[in-house]
Amino acid sequence: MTSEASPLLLSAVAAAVAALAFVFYRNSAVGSGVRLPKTVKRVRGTLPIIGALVPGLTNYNRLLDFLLEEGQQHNFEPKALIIPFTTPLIFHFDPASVEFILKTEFEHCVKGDYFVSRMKQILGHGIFVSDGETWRVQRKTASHIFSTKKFREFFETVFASEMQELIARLRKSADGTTVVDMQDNFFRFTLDGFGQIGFGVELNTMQKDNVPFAAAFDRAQGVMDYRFFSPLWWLEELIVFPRWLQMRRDASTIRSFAADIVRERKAESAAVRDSRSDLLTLFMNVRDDNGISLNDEELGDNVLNFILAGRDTTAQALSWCIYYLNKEPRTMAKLVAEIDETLGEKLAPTYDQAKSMKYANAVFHEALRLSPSVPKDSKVAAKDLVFPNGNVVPAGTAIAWVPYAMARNPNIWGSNAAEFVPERWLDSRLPSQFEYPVFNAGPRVCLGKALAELEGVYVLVSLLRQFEVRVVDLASVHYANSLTMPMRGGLKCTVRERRL
Ligand code: HEM
Repeated sequence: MTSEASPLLLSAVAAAVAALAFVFYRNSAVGSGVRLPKTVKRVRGTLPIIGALVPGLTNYNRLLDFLLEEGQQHNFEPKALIIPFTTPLIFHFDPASVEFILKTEFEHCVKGDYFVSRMKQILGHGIFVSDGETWRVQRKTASHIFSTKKFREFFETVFASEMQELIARLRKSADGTTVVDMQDNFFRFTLDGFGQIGFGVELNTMQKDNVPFAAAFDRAQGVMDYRFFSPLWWLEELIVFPRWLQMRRDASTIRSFAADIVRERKAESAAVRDSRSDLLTLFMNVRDDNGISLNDEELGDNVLNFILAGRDTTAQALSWCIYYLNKEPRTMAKLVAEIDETLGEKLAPTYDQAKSMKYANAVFHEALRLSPSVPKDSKVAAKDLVFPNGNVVPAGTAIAWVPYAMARNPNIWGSNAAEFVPERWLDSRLPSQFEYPVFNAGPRVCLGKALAELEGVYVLVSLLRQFEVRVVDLASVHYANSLTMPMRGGLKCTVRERRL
């Protein structure tokens, strides 16, 4: 070979490799593992080799609206998001696909290593990350705490005393001009409340300025969410070293918080321990077939999974309720009228009143519909699946559904789908679990749904009975990307005591 020929030959080889790569990855992205059939529509801007890297990453901060727009483009048909070196995701927006994933093919749509690898640093092998027998045992164990008798007890003790704390905290700033972060206040309420319900501990975050656990938990959830979209996330985290370091520090803060709860419980005398009947006690009493109980780390996993379930979702739902009620003053006036009429002279509802207040319950569900606490969710196909719309989805593909976009799908909710209309919940026909998968659906439907409804309505009603809550700048409210749906930068409000 002459030295003059080399550049030509190299160019020819490079061109041939590029052409082959183009042909091979025409409908896919390099390193995405599974090859999806051409019939599954791709998000706009998908290219050979790099797939949807550009639209995926440039829209990451507005991911939910990006997915909504993709859904709207073809009457809410599924769309694939294929990013190099990560599991391809197909997003679904219709009830039939949701039913197929969460019920019909429940055994073949799993969390698998897809979830474990991205979340075990924080959530270990707890209920949100497990499948099969491990999941079944955890669900059965925890289910004992979600009974009507227990709820009445929580309502009269935990919620009532936590509400007093919240009111006392708000009174300090109730001049109508001081700005308070209502999302932060709701987070404190649900964390303290769940600390007592779940683990019998008084966390008292309502009385503290900073809550390092909460800050670390919020950041860690953002990182775990990003891991589902980033190409080679583990490599990226090593390269972006400060992020990796921060996540390590946060993981340590979070895991120590859970370990302390477990350690303190184990240090109690047997008599005190036996008198308890909370979630931690239930998990401490579990034995496997060989009579072995959960170790401290596994107990810590459970603590953290249940804090994620019990704290974030309900606090975010309450924050979005306040946002939408401010956006639609007509609905605020209607709710306050129902509250005043039902409560009479009293300041808080009874258990039966909270359950029977139709408009308050409708407001809670309507806010959750438009801003679902889990706005997108996914599983992995454990085998090749044929979806109701005929799409063949190969094993290993991540299959997602998007409650945020489904709420805006007029095929489900009619022409006013995108508007905040609590009245739609007063109709006799309520949506199915699959049309409104805000609490998940099928065998893994949310265990805490009834508790969350009760807590949400109780807080909303008790709060608006005593305070006028005004959002300072509605236009600046936006969701942050996370596993759940927090507001970026919180919910800045002013509060003023009502004259009763
Ligand atoms: C507005 C409030 C709430 C919403 C919107 C909500 C929504 C959800 C969703 C979407 C899931 C499925 C998550 C997944 O596996 O990917 C779920 C699961 C779960 N939720 Fe809730 N949740 C709420 C409140 C609560 C509360 C207060 C608890 C009480 C601790 C709770 C306990 C659970 C548990 C234990 C699971 C796991 C169920 C399983 O995998 O079998 N949730 N929830």
